[in-house]
Amino acid sequence: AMGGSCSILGIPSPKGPNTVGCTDFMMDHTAKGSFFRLYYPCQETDRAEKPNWVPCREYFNGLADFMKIKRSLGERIFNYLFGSYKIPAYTDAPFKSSEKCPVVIFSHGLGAFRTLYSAICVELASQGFIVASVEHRDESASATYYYREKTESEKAGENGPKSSASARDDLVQEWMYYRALKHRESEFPLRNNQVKQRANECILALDRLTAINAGVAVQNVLRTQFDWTTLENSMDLCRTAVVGHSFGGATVIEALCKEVKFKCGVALDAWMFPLDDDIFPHVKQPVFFINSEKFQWAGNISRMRKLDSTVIQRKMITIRGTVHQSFPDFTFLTTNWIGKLLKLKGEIDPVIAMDLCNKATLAFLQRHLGLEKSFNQWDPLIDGEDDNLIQGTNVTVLQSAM
Ligand SMILES: CCN(CC)CCN(C[C@]12C[C@](c3ccc(C(F)(F)F)cc3)(C1)C2)C(=O)Cn1c(SCc2ccc(F)cc2)nc(=O)c2c1C=CC2
Repeated sequence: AMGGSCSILGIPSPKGPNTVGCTDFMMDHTAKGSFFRLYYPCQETDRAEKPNWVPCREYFNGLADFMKIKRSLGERIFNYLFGSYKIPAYTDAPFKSSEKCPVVIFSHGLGAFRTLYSAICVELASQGFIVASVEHRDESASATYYYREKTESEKAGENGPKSSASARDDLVQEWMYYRALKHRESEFPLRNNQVKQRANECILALDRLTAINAGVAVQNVLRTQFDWTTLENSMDLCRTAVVGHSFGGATVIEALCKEVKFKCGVALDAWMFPLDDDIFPHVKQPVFFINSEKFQWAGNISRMRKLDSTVIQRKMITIRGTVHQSFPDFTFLTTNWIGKLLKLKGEIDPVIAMDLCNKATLAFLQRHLGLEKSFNQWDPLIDGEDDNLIQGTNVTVLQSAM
């Protein structure tokens, strides 16, 4: 639409043939457990609700912490700006797929959380994937929650903290907020430990899905109306990939290195800083780097180049006119001038940018998961063959930095 002033704000509806359901899973209840939002192909439904984009106000508090603004102010601003948006999927809708679904584990960026990349996750689910968007407990998320058992006195005392209605009544909800780097704290050790924990959490989520697929009785700590037994034998766990944005892109590389069940990875505007140099030779799977035009710099690109290989497919494209925030959902949720001011939008129409990113991702996943779909129609995008794409990078990487 011209000027975008008449474009309706909101997360774009998925383009694939499947209606998308979405539900939450946590097991076990501790901070060491697995917590993810599941997006999946579902039965046509008109009864189910669409979930709020931001599940509860503690996430706005965490976002305020991340943005270094006062919580009282941040919560009001974010609630005003984003409080009414819905995810284009149906809460707890019954799972339905005529064939086994390939699986994607998604890892969010620094200061984000499990629901902020729904344009990507919902699109993949509408194309037949089961997507688990993990919520990391490494203190890199704006906010996340888990539970602890009630103490005897809490059980006894009526005035103890009421356990939230969303979980077992012997549990009390605990919130973990974004941990900013302390003054004079060296960043690498923190980020390196976090990226290892993040990779383990992606692997744990895959393990949980493996158990669910095998029909092992799993206790979801969260009280949802979703019947997890309907997912028995629904997943093709030989066709599993890991996808992530920024810090989540580094998590993709770390997870591929640790878990060969991940057959390939797609790193969206990866931030390579947290990774050890010595892991690059140990990554044996294909990797696809999809970069924004504005975020990347020579040092970051040269670390991606360390993964270049003649025998294993490593691809890189850059989407013209995009910024770092062109990948999370924010890019759809502000008018042009706020979006450009806050660097949430680039020059390119966010819908076009996301469409290119999703199609290139689907083509790469078909190629390396051996899918029998028609995503290969978008193979040219993998090699940057589009007016809005650059093959490789726009960043000048000095030969010496290679
Ligand atoms: C000042 C804070 N300072 C913290 C270190 C830098 C903050 N920052 C730039 C920001 C995120 C920005 C943002 C968000 C959200 C609104 C809103 F208004 F729309 F809510 C506005 C403005 C502020 C653009 C980044 O960290 C960029 N970034 C990100 S942003 C991922 C994210 C986070 C929160 C979201 F809601 C959505 C997406 N993920 C990464 O993995 C990495 C980096 C950098 C290196 C590794």
